[in-house]
Amino acid sequence: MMLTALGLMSGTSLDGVDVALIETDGKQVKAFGPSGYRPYSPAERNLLRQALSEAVHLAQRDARPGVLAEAERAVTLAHAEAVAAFVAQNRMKPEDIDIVGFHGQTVLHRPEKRLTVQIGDAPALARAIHIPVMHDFRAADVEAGGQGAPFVPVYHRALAHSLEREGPIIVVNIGGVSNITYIDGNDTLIACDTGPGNALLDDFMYRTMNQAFDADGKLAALGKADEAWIARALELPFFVSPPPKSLDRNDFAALKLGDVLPADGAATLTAFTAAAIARIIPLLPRRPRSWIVCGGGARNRTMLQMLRERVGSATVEAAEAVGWASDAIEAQAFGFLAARGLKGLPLSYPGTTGVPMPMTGGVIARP
Ligand SMILES: Nc1ncnc2c1ncn2[C@@H]1O[C@H](COP(=O)(O)OP(=O)(O)OP(=O)(O)O)[C@@H](O)[C@H]1O
Ligand SMILES: CC(=O)N[C@H]1[C@@H]2OC[C@@H](O2)[C@@H](O)[C@@H]1O[C@H](C)C(=O)O
Repeated sequence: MMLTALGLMSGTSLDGVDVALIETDGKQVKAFGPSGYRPYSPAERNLLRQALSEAVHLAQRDARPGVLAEAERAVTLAHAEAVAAFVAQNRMKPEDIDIVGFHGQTVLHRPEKRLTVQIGDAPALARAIHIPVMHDFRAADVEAGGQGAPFVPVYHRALAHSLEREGPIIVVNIGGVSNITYIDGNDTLIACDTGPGNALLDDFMYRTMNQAFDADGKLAALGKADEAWIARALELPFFVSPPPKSLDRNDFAALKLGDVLPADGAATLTAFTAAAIARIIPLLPRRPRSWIVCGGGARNRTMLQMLRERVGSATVEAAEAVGWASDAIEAQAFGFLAARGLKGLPLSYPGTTGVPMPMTGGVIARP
């Protein structure tokens, strides 16, 4: 049965809520619908930054001490507004949508402690938008001993199915954190986080330039990357470990650049992201031939160029170039995952999160 699924994603970049509609049976994507975006205001972003720093002390996934309760209300409200605006703009009615896939906002990810925390009140959202909401996608995986991330690989596989590119194909998402999906034929699906995405660079841009990000990679293009710093950073055990593996947004926050010019700092952090992504190559069964880059980092030309320089003769294309809507992919993925969850299909696999067996997931909240 085909479902109309609306996916909602609030990623680690803390930039806003992505919304995207797809028609799917949970196995294939029959059609892409419209997408939308509801940015967080500067005040909401600050609240989320504060929530992330307070969340490091959490021991239970449903506890909301301190600022976390207020942050959760803000996240829920922003999502309700995002859906209301989307439905109105596209002249839809709530009944036109079968299921909403609501990721929430990750504030802490500690799979080794079987703990991953996404804030966002799904029952309240379902009541506000009058549509069933599937949420808590990562919990069952982490409880079963999986990494709890990444979860988009099943969707990347569905997208790559109709792509005529030489394999192995690797889909890279450069969001706040970067993650890859490695697809070789129908049987091999391997995935993991690779290291920083834009988060370190965004935090640096915010501190030194009072800007949210390095638009198009312009500042980094003017600087010189500190290759020795990058080589040292890549010696951290995370980069040497084979997949599956996953990260918390702030896992690399302790890496300090020292006193550098803004352009050199931006160049170093951009090159670090690219080098960390390419560091996955020797940890894969075969060398990828085709790289497809999605997420906000696909818009950073310097980042794409730095990745090209590190992947040998393989091709590197932005998702848009192969006809995918780069900014909507993660939101589409959570619509797809909601449809799969409804049908009891696996969301994660031993090769994607290290969970002992293929695992379905998601919890439903009805209006
Ligand atoms: N034009 C641009 N030039 C350079 N960088 C950009 C541009 N547009 C977006 N970005 C970067 O992309 C980031 C947002 O990416 P995206 O929306 O994929 O992240 P996310 O979904 O929050 O993260 P994650 O995938 O980790 O959950 C911004 O914070 C910024 O760093
Ligand atoms: C715990 C968590 O929210 N992780 C995010 C984060 O952002 C990118 C990367 O780290 C990825 O592992 C994941 O998001 C995507 C949507 C995923 O699960 O595939």
